[in-house]
Order: sequence, then structure tokens, then C-alpha cells
Amino acid sequence: MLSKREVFDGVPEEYLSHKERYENAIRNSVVAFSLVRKMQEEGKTSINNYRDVVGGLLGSSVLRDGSPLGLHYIMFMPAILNQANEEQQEKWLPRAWNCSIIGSYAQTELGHGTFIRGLETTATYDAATKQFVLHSPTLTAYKWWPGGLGQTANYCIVVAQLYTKGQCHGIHSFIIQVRDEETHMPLPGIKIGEIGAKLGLNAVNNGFLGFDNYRIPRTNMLMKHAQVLEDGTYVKSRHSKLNYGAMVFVRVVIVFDMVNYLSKAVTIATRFSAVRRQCQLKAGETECQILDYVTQQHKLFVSIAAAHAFRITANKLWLTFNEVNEQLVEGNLQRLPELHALACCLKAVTTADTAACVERCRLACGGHGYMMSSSLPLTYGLVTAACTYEGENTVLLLQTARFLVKTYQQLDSKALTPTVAYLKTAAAERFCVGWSNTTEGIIRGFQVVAMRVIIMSTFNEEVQEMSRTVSPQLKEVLHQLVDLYCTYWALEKLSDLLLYTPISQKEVESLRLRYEETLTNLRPNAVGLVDAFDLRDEMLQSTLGSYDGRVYERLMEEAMKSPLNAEPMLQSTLGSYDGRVYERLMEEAMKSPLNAEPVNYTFHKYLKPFMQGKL
Ligand SMILES: CCCCCCCCCCCCC/C=C/C(=O)SCCNC(=O)CCNC(=O)[C@H](O)C(C)(C)COP(=O)(O)OP(=O)(O)OC[C@H]1O[C@@H](n2cnc3c(N)ncnc32)[C@H](O)[C@@H]1OP(=O)(O)O
Ligand SMILES: Cc1cc2nc3c(=O)[nH]c(=O)nc-3n(C[C@H](O)[C@H](O)[C@H](O)COP(=O)(O)OP(=O)(O)OC[C@H]3O[C@@H](n4cnc5c(N)ncnc54)[C@H](O)[C@@H]3O)c2cc1C
Repeated sequence: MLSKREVFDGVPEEYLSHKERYENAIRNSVVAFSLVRKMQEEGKTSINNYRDVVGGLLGSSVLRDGSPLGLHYIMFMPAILNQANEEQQEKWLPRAWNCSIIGSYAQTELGHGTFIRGLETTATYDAATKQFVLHSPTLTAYKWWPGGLGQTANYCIVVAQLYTKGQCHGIHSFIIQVRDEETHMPLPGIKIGEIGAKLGLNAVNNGFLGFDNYRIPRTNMLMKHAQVLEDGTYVKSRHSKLNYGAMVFVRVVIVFDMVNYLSKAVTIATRFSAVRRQCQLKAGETECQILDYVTQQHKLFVSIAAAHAFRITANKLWLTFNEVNEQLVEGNLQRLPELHALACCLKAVTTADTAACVERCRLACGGHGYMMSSSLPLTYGLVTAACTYEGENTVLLLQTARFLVKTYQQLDSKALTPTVAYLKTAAAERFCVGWSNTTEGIIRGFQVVAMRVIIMSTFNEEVQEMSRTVSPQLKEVLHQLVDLYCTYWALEKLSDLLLYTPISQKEVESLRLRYEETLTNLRPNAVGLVDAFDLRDEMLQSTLGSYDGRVYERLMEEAMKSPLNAEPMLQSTLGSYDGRVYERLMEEAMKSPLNAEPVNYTFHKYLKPFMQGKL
């Protein structure tokens, strides 16, 4: 059985090389997920309830920095369950469930993550051969990020713009084999590799994927919601967003994930605070436990409360998710928008709060919280990623805002769904007369705040349409910066201003408007203002922040420096800037200690025996 902190020939994980960490991740994963397979065989887990089992494994110390097999369970299988028709589920689910194929989920591209209607990968139907032709027309069309795709998965769900009979029907999902099942070599027309080192989750083996007119059978389009018939006729879905279902599922699951990570972090920090003695409350006394300081309690106790609040919320959200999905099966789509808005909001709020709380737990442990051995830096790297993946938090909160504004605008004409029913009562003037310092009083207060903010947002929407004028003189720009800084902090510290100054509600509302106007005024000069810092690329050392803006080329160039990408050689140019792609790839490959192997040796040593059920 694997030890708590898996070692590689006696060396703790932090001191392993990039390739050794990958081997460690593969070995730990195939052993851990063999347990899942054993539980399947003994009927202790099923395809409909594996979430807790896999969730427990993925959050465990055995797979402490993620797993190259995580996406297989988290998105590849749910996407088949959610978007494949019965015939396709019969074909693919048994093989996915017993891991004789390993999948990933490839939606995000170098050029697009949030705006999925802007994805560039194309799937063009060829009625003559009854096939789809997958193609990456540009470098920015390369899939970028799919977990496990770098060197591990041999299948993946690919989200692409569907073309048939010369017409584009938007994004749809396809199940695509990317590597040979026997040799694990990338199939002809497939360009694939890992994207390189990240802030955290460095065991996930995130990859990139490009198609060069790659053909798949028509029946590899997931056809539960929309279909393409043999002659190329497109049959559209009952609801254009049913294709987004896998994302909703993961957002719901992420809320459970945050409970696990927040509980871990606050357990570490609270126990340490009971052990740690520092300074005396009174001269001559023994040093006291730092847990006795109110400031330390202020840092930690709200995280304990939040972990419980998130657990209750996650369970309620899971019930709502299942209720709405049962209604979807019966053709009732009425609560789909509410589920989407709820999943967006709770994923964004719980991940942002958990990241803030985990960082506060680290800080509460002083220098020892900064040690990797404390597990707090690693936990922070894991949770802060969740603020970005599965929908960047800002964007998801905007989706929730959109739903709330729409609900407000229909307040009198439409029955409210359960989670927003309070808006009806909160709108009434009599709802919140005076303040009571009870839990109910605080909740009612926030319901009024929500209602008033929604009204403000609706009002702002109208106001924003009226005036946008900018005249960028340096003096004026600097004034705008001063203005921005003042209004930002006035709004951040509003509770103090309300407590200690005569600022009125009207003045607060106009302060908010002024803040947004200042943001708008500064926008045209934003890049010029940072150029003015005159920080050379050599000092920035960043693929994202270089002066020439060649973000995607630099990301790919850096990715190619990963030793894991030397095997196997990529078949075709990746659009490098100077065109010296083959010479550079050969130079890099010769640096790899394993460049003699066309496939990473871990495939034959661990993956293949695991996939063949021989482990
Ligand atoms: C199982 C084991 C578990 C173990 C535990 C593991 C923990 C979890 C680990 C997770 C690891 C994850 C790895 C990461 C994976 C990924 O990141 S996959 C890629 C994720 N990418 C995204 O999420 C992209 C985000 N962007 C979007 O979702 C969309 O672009 C958008 C922002 C929602 C906008 O979509 P668009 O089509 O442009 O719609 P709009 O024009 O804005 O219209 C919005 C209307 O559409 C409705 N809507 C949008 N999305 C949905 C949806 N999902 N469902 C239902 N309805 C939707 C929306 O309500 C609007 O409706 P109207 O207002 O009525 O028009
Ligand atoms: C650890 C990790 C694992 C991942 N795994 C996968 C995976 O397995 N499969 C996969 O397909 N993807 C994966 N992703 C990609 C992830 O889904 C995207 O990074 C995410 O959707 C955000 O998109 P982006 O990176 O293009 O950021 P962008 O959307 O470019 O966001 C950059 C900034 O622009 C802002 N912005 C963008 N649009 C708007 C808007 N409309 N209004 C206001 N502000 C806006 C955002 O708020 C943000 O501040 C992963 C990402 C990470 C970090």
C-alpha cells in the first residue's frame, strides 16, 4: 500500500525531476484506481455513484497534486453520460468504466477558454465518406489544458464547431481516439504533448492537441441532444445549452471539492495554533498558545464555519442538480437556467472564499506555513486553480447576475424558482424595517442588499448606455488614477465609512457609478500605463506579459521545452515564430534523457497493464 507521502526511491516528491514526478503520478494513480475497479467488481460502487469514491481518492495524500487519470472520471465519463445517446453509451461507457481506455476533455484552446462560442477547432461533415474531418486552422485553435492529455489519455471528448452542408451549427462534442491503443503513439494527423510546469496540479499532465484534417466516423459525434444524419442533415437540440451539461456537473462537484480542501487547511492551521506557543500575555507567564490570540481566532474560526456552510450548500446543490436532471429527462427544461446560475454562483463563491481562507491559514502559521511540508502551499495551488478552471469566476458570476437581473425584470410576470423566491418579498418596502442582530436579521439584510444591487445593476445597465467620453491627456490620466484609487478603497472600506462618516446611500450609489466610469476612462490607456513602467521582457520573464504580445507562440515555445514533449517527436510545425521548428524540436529532443523511447516508458510499465486489467 502506498505511504502517505509517496516517495520515489526514497526521495520526497518535492525533490523529484519533472519526469520522475510524472512517473510517480502514473504509478500512484494506477494503483489507486485499481482499487476503484476492485470496488466496481464487488459492486461497491457504480457508474452513477462513483463521485464520492473518486473524489476521496483525488483529494487524498496519495494523489496530492492531482492525477493524470482525474479528467477521465471528472469529465470524460460524465460527458459520455450527459451527451452520448444510448447506443454510444453502450459502446463507450463499459470501456471507460473499466479503464481499458483513458479519456480527457478538450474544450479550451490556446485562444479561447471563456468564450466557447468562439472556439476555432472545426468538425466538418463529409457525407461521401460519412465522416467528420477535425481540423485546427490556426495555432490559437490548438486545444490547450486538457488534463491527462499530455502523455496519458488515448481518447478525449473534443468540443468543436460543427459544419455540415456548408453551414456552421455551433459547438458540439465528439469522442476522438488520439493515440494507438497498443503502442500509445499519437495517431497520424494528431499533434499532441504536455503544456509544461504550472503553479500547482503538476501531476495532472495537462496537454495540447492539434488536428491536421483528422477523420472520425459520423457516429463519434455525441448525439443525445443534436444529431447529424448520414446525408448530413442537422437535427438540432431541444435547448442549445444542453451541450454545456458536463460543465454544470463539474461546477457542482467542485463545491464538494472545496469542502475537502478547506477542512484540511483549517485543520492544519488550528492544530498548529494549539501547539505553537509564542510571546506572553503577561510578563513572567509561560508563553501562550497562539490560538488564544483573538487575531488568530479571527483568521481561523470563520474557515471552520465556512467548511460546514459549504458542505451543507454542496449537499443542497447536489439534490437540486439531480432534481433538475430528472426533469430534463422528462423534457422539462424550466429550471435549467436556475441550475446554471446556481452552479456558476456557488462554484465561484466557494472557490474564491476557499482560496482566500487557505491563504489565511498559511499566513496564520507564520514561517512554517510557507514550508512545502506543511501542505498549505500545495493546497493553495490546488484551490486557486479552481477559481479559473471550469469557468473563470468573474465570468460565472456575470452569468448569475444575468439570471438575477432577468428574474427581477420578470418579477411580476413569472413564477419565481425556489432559490430566488425571496426576491418577491425583499422587494417589498416593509421587508426590512430596522435591523436585528440575529442570524435571521442578517440573512434578511443580505436579501435586501441582493435586491437593491440587482435594482442598481438594472439601472446601471440603462445609465451605461448614455455617456462614454474619454480625452487621454497625461495630466488627466494621472488624475483618473488618483480618482480610481480613492473610489476603489472607499468602496472596499464602505462599512467603516458608513460607521464613522455621514456618507449617505445616495452618495454611495453615485460613488459606485463614478468608480465604473473611471474604469471605463482608464481602459484605453491601461497598456500604455504599464508600458510606462518600462519593464524589459528579460525582467518580466513571462510568456503572457512580453512586450510584443506574442503570447500564444511563446506559450507553445515554452511548452516545447518540457522534457516530456521530446517523446514522441511531433509530426508537424507548431507555428513557431522563426520557422526553425524542426531544428529546435531536434535540439530539445536530444536534451531528453529518454529520447530513444518513442513512447514514455511508463505506458508499458504501468498504464498498459492497468488498462488490460493485469495490475
Ligand atoms: C467525479 C469525481 C469528482 C472528484 C472531485 C474532483 C473535483 C473537481 C476537479 C475539476 C477539474 C476540472 C478541470 C477543468 C476542466 C475545464 O476547465 S473544462 C472547460 C471549462 N470551460 C468553461 O467553463 C467555459 C466557460 N464559459 C461558458 O460556460 C460559456 O461561454 C458562458 C460564459 C456560459 C457563455 O456561454 P454562451 O453560449 O456564450 O451564452 P451567452 O450568450 O452568454 O447566453 C447565456 C444564456 O445561456 C444560458 N447558459 C449558458 N450556459 C449555460 C449552461 N451551462 N446551462 C444552461 N444554460 C446556460 C444562460 O443562462 C443564458 O440564458 P438567457 O439569459 O436566458 O439567454
Ligand atoms: C489547472 C487548470 C486545468 C484545466 N483543465 C482543463 C481541461 O481539462 N479541459 C479544458 O477544456 N480546459 C481546462 N482548463 C482551462 C479553463 O477552463 C480555462 O482556463 C478557463 O475556462 C478560463 O478561460 P481562459 O484561460 O481562456 O481565460 P480568459 O477567459 O481569457 O480570462 C482572462 C481574463 O479575462 C476576463 N474575461 C473573459 N471573458 C470576459 C467577459 N465576457 N466579461 C468580463 N471579463 C471577461 C476573465 O474574467 C479573466 O480575468 C484548465 C485550466 C486550469 C487553470
